[in-house]
Amino acid sequence: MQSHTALVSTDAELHMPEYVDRQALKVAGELVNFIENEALPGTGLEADQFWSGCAALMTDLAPLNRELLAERDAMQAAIDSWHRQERSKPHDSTAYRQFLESIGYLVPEGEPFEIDTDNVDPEIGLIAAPQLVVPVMNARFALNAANARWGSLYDALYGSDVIAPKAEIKGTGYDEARGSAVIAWSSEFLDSVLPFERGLHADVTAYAVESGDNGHTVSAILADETPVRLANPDQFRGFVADGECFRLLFAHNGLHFELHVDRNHPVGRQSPSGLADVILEAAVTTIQDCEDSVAAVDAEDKVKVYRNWLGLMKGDLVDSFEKNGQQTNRRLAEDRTYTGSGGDPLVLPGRSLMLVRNVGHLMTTDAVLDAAGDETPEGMLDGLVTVLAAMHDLRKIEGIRNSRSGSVYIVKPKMHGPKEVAFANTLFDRIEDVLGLERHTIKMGVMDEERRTSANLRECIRAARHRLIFINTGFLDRTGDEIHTSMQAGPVVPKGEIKDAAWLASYEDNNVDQGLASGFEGRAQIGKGMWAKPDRMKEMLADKIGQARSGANTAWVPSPTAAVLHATHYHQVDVATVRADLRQRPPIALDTLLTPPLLGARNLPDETIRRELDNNCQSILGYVVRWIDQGIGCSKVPDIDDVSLMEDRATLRISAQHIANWLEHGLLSSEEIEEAMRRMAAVVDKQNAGDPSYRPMATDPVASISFQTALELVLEGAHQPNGYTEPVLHRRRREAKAAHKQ
Ligand SMILES: CC(=O)SCCNC(=O)CCNC(=O)[C@H](O)C(C)(C)COP(=O)(O)OP(=O)(O)OC[C@H]1O[C@@H](n2cnc3c(N)ncnc32)[C@H](O)[C@@H]1OP(=O)(O)O
Ligand SMILES: O=CC(=O)O
Ligand SMILES: [Mg+2]
Repeated sequence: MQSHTALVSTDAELHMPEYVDRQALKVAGELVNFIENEALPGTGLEADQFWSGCAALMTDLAPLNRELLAERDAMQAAIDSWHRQERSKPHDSTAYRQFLESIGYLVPEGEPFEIDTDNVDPEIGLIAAPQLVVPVMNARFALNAANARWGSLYDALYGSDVIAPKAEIKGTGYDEARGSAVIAWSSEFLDSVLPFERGLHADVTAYAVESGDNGHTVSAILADETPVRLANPDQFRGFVADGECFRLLFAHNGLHFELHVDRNHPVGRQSPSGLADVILEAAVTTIQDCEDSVAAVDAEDKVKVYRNWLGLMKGDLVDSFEKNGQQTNRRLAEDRTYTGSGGDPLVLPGRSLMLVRNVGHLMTTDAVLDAAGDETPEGMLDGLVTVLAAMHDLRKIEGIRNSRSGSVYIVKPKMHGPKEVAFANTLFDRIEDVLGLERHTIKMGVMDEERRTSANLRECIRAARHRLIFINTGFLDRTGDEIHTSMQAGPVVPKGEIKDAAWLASYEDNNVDQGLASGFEGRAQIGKGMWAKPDRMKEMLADKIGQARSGANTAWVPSPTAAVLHATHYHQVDVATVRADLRQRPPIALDTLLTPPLLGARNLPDETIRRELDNNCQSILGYVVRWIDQGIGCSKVPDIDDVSLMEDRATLRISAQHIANWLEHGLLSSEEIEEAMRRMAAVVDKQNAGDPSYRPMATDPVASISFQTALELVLEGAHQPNGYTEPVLHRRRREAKAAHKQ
């Protein structure tokens, strides 16, 4: 068997940036250029002021960052040895809890409190709606996401599998039968969110705006030629008239939507009422992601990430590309203006409110070296630069603005427990000081995605209570951490069963309960996780409504289409009403949250083990090969049943940890793993055969950096810090960049 470490480059072979001295720091030239020529001008800050603040920040806080990481390792080592000792005995939840308390993994809960975050935009505090996530490194997608605040319900239904599989679309033009089904679906939806006093939207032959002394009202004519009014006339908020075409604006459950009436439009022409489209307010918030959906491993990459975010914050980001044979320039959408129903002009935001996800506390970057020549914490640099970029937005009073409440929204991922949240809070204080911003301008969204955070969620919330704007169950990372934390406790159940295990339900419920108990109403989001099957929209419509019913006022979607469809759930469910009932339920049992999803005495058939291995290998290779060779951080990868799944670094963590766990407990051998990887490499090569920039793995796996990365992630998985994939991915991507440049 070939060693999986066959390819290791030394740093000397890798690309090293040209450094420039700035205060006590050495900063990569491309970052200096970006900061001094693009980001700083217009903020009122001088370069010296910025770099000396940056240097002080690194000197004061980097050691604390390192201490926190050392604490993670020490706790994991203690947990590993506890499990090794206890493995042969039945699980004793009381003894386990006491042990976790004794090592400081579980901390005591303090007095009741509520968050007091101020200056929160209504998109976060008041509106229950989908949250779109997008890799900010991809300008085309990032702009699309920012503009996904409004989306066509007709397009989302027609272009997805909700009505019928996409393969069934007839011909290359407009499939009328499918179109009719879309219209029927939408009419029923309108009947539920915009009812008339009598009659149905399907029976409308004309919509009309009537103007009077007190403003405007809307009415409709039914097929029997009788006029009808809305059951609730207040739902009508405004309109735009342009000759024969007009757009009518309504609101329901805090969300707006428009009816587009246009008898000249190919769809409107076929409809008795002339209704050509229904436009929903959809991705009300968007996370522009610098973390798990991007592959940014050096100064060059970091600058790409920061530049796109800066463009979004300045409002001038443009991307030009060819689509369907046509050159397109994509830029941020303007706000939407209407004549309000009361007669005054009405302006609604044209774009999603943007948050930016920084990286966590783990990685360091060579974009900035400290006085000793050591790399600095990447999360600290992300904080400083992304907030600097957002200052352009804070200074605006008109035009394309993001936060109208004067806040910058940072999502902080992968934090373990209250001390790490407190550290992020201190970092944000210090960034505010460096940049001259008022205290708590920077808001914090905490990903509830590591076990130590879930188990101490109330204290994590307390640690950021003056700036907290969300807690979101990142169940994908959380699953990876669940496997890694209990790596030595025994083999875990097959991947598909982990989500049905007891810990997950109590984790999800606890997130809602703690948010409600901490006074999130009006100030912060209680968020739920990603829909990871981007092409399975019918299934999403049936399933994801559960997240709104669970009391969450937002949940993640992978695409603008998914945002539009998920928005219908917040019309169907009034989250505020749901929450009133939830407040009565008893708290979750911490012991359940802490129960790992182990196989126990159960034996799995060989076929189950083989299939599970093949499936994991296929997902890992399918994702890793694009990450390593092409720098793509989020991909759609088919699983073994040919279902396309969204894969990012969090799903990679799960698959890698899953195999590592079975290897650790003898369900698999390293030979079997390598053999499966080789077979699956051929499958993945075939899946990518149409991509001219693809580098096949199967012909020479030893020479394929991607293949070796996949193997390393798995074979060394049990020893990676908290099971994270970043250290291996970053090292190997840098190696591939250097190799492919030659
Ligand atoms: C555990 C976690 O951390 S989850 C968070 C990380 N995950 C994410 O951020 C998911 C982001 N989603 C994506 O990157 C993509 O949707 C993928 C990779 C899943 C699928 O991408 P593709 O295969 O290219 O999608 P597909 O071909 O179906 O659609 C592409 C179109 O949809 C748009 N699109 C797809 N996803 C997004 C998105 N998240 N935001 C904005 N636009 C998007 C693209 O702009 C493109 O439209 P365009 O041609 O007009 O520009
Ligand atoms: O970041 C999200 C997750 O599920 O992990
Ligand atoms: Mg995550």
